[in-house]
Amino acid sequence: MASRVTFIGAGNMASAIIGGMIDNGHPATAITATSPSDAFLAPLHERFGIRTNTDNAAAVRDADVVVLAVKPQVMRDVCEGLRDTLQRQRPLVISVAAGLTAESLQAWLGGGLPLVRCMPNTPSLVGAGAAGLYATPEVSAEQRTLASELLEAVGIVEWVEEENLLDAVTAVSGSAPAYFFLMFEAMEEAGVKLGLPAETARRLAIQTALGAARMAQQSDLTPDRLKRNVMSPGGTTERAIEHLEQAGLRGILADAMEACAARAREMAEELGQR
Ligand SMILES: NC(=O)C1=CN([C@@H]2O[C@H](COP(=O)(O)OP(=O)(O)OC[C@H]3O[C@@H](n4cnc5c(N)ncnc54)[C@H](OP(=O)(O)O)[C@@H]3O)[C@@H](O)[C@H]2O)C=CC1
Ligand SMILES: O=C(O)[C@@H]1CCC=N1
Repeated sequence: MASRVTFIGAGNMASAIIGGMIDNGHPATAITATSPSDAFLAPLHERFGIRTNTDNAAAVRDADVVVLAVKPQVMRDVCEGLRDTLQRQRPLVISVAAGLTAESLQAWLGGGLPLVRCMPNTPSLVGAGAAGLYATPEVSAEQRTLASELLEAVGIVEWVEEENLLDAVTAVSGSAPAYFFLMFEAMEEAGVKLGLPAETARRLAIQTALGAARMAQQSDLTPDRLKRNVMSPGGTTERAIEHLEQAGLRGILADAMEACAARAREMAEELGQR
């Protein structure tokens, strides 16, 4: 029988994982999502056929897995509201919140629960997610497998054995879809400046990113080698790459990713156990 999975919070990230799970064959009736507003849940029920509930504690009562998918700022209240039911029920708890440490989450949940911290990303919606996972010592081998299976339904999974590495995962994949969307915007704008219709520039840029990602995934060659294969000596690509390197693209990315990971650490301090 499929695991019964309850999502606390039904926003961008929960919808992305739910959509991917359903596409992958997880029965909609084994998935529940909660939110404070019925008006918000009704379209989700219509779109996916899942069960919905505005009462968090009631929604976790029969769950094998509870996914905490609310904003970090409301996580403490949400956890404290679930504490008694989860302590009785003891399902596998998966938090997708950026920053919040297992120590804080356990403190708010009453301690000792099997807890996986997960940093997923929104491409989960199209089955192309990338998630980093970390398990607390309370998590059994079966529960690790369960967490892997759940997230593998919507993309790839990488386990990290040190919790603080999830901040690096946030920089490399959790937040990273936004970096690529920014690239698409910028490439479309530049394409328009070069005379293309916006729609044409957008379609070409997005398809090129998809093609490059597929090639990099399927090829034995390194990204550097694949890059060099596009760069004919004295040709057009060489000129573009020289420009990107001289303008400091690598440094800009490194700085942005460091800022991202630092913000995750800062959020853990700001919102953590008090
Ligand atoms: N978006 C992303 O790309 C990623 C997000 N994350 C993490 O996922 C989590 C959710 O982010 P995201 O989905 O973007 O945020 P959203 O704001 O889209 O979703 C949060 C949802 O939680 C609901 N909510 C608020 N309070 C409660 C409550 N007390 N009980 C139940 N539900 C509640 C909100 O409802 P309402 O709007 O009515 O308040 C909303 O539907 C965050 O912790 C974030 O760090 C992780 C990786 C990637
Ligand atoms: O921006 C955020 O805080 C969340 C976490 C990773 C992606 N979105």
